[in-house]
Amino acid sequence: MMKKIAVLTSGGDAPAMNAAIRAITLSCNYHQLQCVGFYHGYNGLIDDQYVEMEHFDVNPTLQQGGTILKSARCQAMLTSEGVIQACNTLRKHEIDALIVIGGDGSLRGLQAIKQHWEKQVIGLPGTIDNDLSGTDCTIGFATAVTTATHAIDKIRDTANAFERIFIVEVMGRHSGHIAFNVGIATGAEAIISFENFSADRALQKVTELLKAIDKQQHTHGSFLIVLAENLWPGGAQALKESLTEQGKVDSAICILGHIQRGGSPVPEDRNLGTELGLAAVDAIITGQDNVMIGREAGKVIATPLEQVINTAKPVSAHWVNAHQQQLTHYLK
Ligand SMILES: Nc1ncnc2c1ncn2[C@@H]1O[C@H](COP(=O)(O)OP(=O)(O)OP(=O)(O)O)[C@@H](O)[C@H]1O
Ligand SMILES: O=P(O)(O)OC[C@H]1O[C@](O)(CO)[C@@H](O)[C@@H]1O
Repeated sequence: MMKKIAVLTSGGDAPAMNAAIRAITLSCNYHQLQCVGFYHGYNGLIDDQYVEMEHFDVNPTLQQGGTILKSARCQAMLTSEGVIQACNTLRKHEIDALIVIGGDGSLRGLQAIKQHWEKQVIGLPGTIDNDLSGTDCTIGFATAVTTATHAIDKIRDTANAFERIFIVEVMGRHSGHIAFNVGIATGAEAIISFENFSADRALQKVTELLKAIDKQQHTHGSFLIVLAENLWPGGAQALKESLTEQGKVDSAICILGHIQRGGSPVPEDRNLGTELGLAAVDAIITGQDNVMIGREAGKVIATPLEQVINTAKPVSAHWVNAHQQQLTHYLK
């Protein structure tokens, strides 16, 4: 009998989730597998919100941000009743394999399903945060970095014109991949992220910043601080106030927020989403189970979900140093 594959997107939406959905749909069609989608992350499994993917014209979705299956966070999945309900829906529709595209939380959800459901589960890394091991880049990360870089380039123009100090807060939840990649790409004078900051050193950091700002203002005008979200005690506003109180230095704040999640995916993300979507269907056909499909050093690889979830992917020390060196050279 024809295999029936289900797909859903969960957690923060990420540009090119659609590319992965499209590849999965087209590959199922090619291999004569039935493909269905569940809406709104795990809520769709719990509430049985279901669609036959053949009803979608997936082709035009390649260049669209967001996700045609919608995404959400789902509290009910954190209870065993919720997980069992989700599994009952999979049984009701006689699903043979489930593909979940999302971040680490979503993959934890998939693992929870695996404990109560005997069929195949495959994860795909879909999050702007790039905080998943088992892949060099997650689907959506390159677009978020591009979007934030373009936004900060614009901030730089006005900052230069007014010789202003800007604090720009970027997303990343609890990881600094966006902060470092965007900060280095825009030549930010300071990057403050999880990898080079701890709350008990906040005062010291303010002193360092004031010294650097002082030097910088003798050369040319602007000074950009890229700040990772969820990091500075009291957030960007508290940092701004400390700079004023301790150095009489005025600064402007820009929180880039959700614009980093939207927009048309860059080609790199479209191609990653497509490659991993195709590989997910191949993995099902070849009998793989309980793995996440990612790409490392140009090769598609499968890593056990357990390992992905329990292995951190910090920003490399080399990359953190690159910023430090750039700064030291600049401020000499
Ligand atoms: N331990 C868990 N057990 C079962 N389900 C979980 C678990 N953790 C998370 N989930 C499910 O996955 C959903 C998404 O998780 P989360 O909000 O952490 O986002 P994510 O997938 O990590 O993506 P992103 O970080 O990009 O937003 C949760 O709302 C919940 O439904
Ligand atoms: O859109 P929400 O639910 O506020 O979530 C925001 C979080 O989601 C992400 O955009 C993706 O994980 C994080 O960078 C951010 O911390």
